[in-house]
Amino acid sequence: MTATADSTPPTGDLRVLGFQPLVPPGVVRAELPLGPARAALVSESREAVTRIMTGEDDRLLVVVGPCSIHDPAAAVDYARRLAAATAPLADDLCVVMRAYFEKPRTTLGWKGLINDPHLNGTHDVELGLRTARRVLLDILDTGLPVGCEFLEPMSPQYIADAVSWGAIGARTPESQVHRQLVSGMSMPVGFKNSSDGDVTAAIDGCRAAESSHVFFGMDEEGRGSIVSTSGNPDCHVILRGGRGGPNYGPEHVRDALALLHKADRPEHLVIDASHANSGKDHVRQAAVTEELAAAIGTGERGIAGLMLESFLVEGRQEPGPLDTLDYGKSVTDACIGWDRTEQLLNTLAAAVRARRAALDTTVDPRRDSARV
Ligand SMILES: O=C[C@H](O)[C@H](O)COP(=O)(O)O
Ligand SMILES: C=C(OP(=O)(O)O)C(=O)O
Repeated sequence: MTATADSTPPTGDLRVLGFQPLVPPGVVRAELPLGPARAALVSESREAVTRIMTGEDDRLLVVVGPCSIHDPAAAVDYARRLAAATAPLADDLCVVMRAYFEKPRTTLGWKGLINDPHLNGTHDVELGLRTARRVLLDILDTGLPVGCEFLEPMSPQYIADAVSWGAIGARTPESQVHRQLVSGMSMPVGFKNSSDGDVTAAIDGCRAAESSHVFFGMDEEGRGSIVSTSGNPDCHVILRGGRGGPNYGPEHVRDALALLHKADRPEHLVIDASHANSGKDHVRQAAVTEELAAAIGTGERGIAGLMLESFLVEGRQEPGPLDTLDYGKSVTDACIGWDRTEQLLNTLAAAVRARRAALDTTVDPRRDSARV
């Protein structure tokens, strides 16, 4: 509680239990430098994602990996397998490993590795920030770019230079704080439709983030700052279903593309095969991925990217201290296991090849008029 110099009763911070100074972002970045080779990978992959989302590159963006990272060793083990399995598919797929360190919760639950790296309520946030950054560097060393959800407005200062693709989750596309944050982000960012299924919230998010903003933030020395941004032109929409059900079907894609057209935005979007598109059922998620592969294979150009939740072992388990957990299994949403993931990645690569063949022989006036 804030003390007052005179007899004024305290009225501020009545429910704040404590403040702990946070290590400045510049210190953590200097301890764990990105370095030129990783920086080149980050820059090239950001450009590749941007080209895919504007339709200049006809590959499919695939953001694939665990729902959340809780065990650095298992995450890097997964990354090595993913890098080896997808290197031969690079002409068809642009693979970004999903490495989520911050979890937005519907009500309560473990908030991710940055917030509580020991998964036991001790909230060693500085360890969490350093561990997350270390994991990002280790994944980049496998040759894979990385995608994260950005949730806390200050955390990107510690890790975002190592991130090639960002997401704003379904609970925050309407949040001014997150739209402002994205306006200063250096990578392409997807806004999810809101948890009630509203796609307009995501399109509005993209439009707001494209603009310049002035807002509260922190500089690299950890000082509270007024941040000015130039705006992020590389924003897109992610369909993840909503409370009314899934929104990955042909009619949903058509409607979302029409909204993008109306908003004068590129008619390309990402579809999350998990969350409300699969009812968080990993078996269903694989079936959704196959349905989407079929749509892509018949020539659907609007689907530019897919998100999959996948880990070494299928399913999920309740979070807890690392030594009590099964290795390589999600502690948040259920994930597709490794073998099935590998099959699905091959299916998606084949779908991209089939789309190229289909588009060579068919004319889609709607798409042709939309493309430059
Ligand atoms: O992706 C993970 C979850 O879907 C998200 O964090 C919400 O989870 P919850 O509904 O279990 O809180
Ligand atoms: C929380 C997530 O998804 P959504 O925002 O779609 O619920 C997620 O991808 O981890």
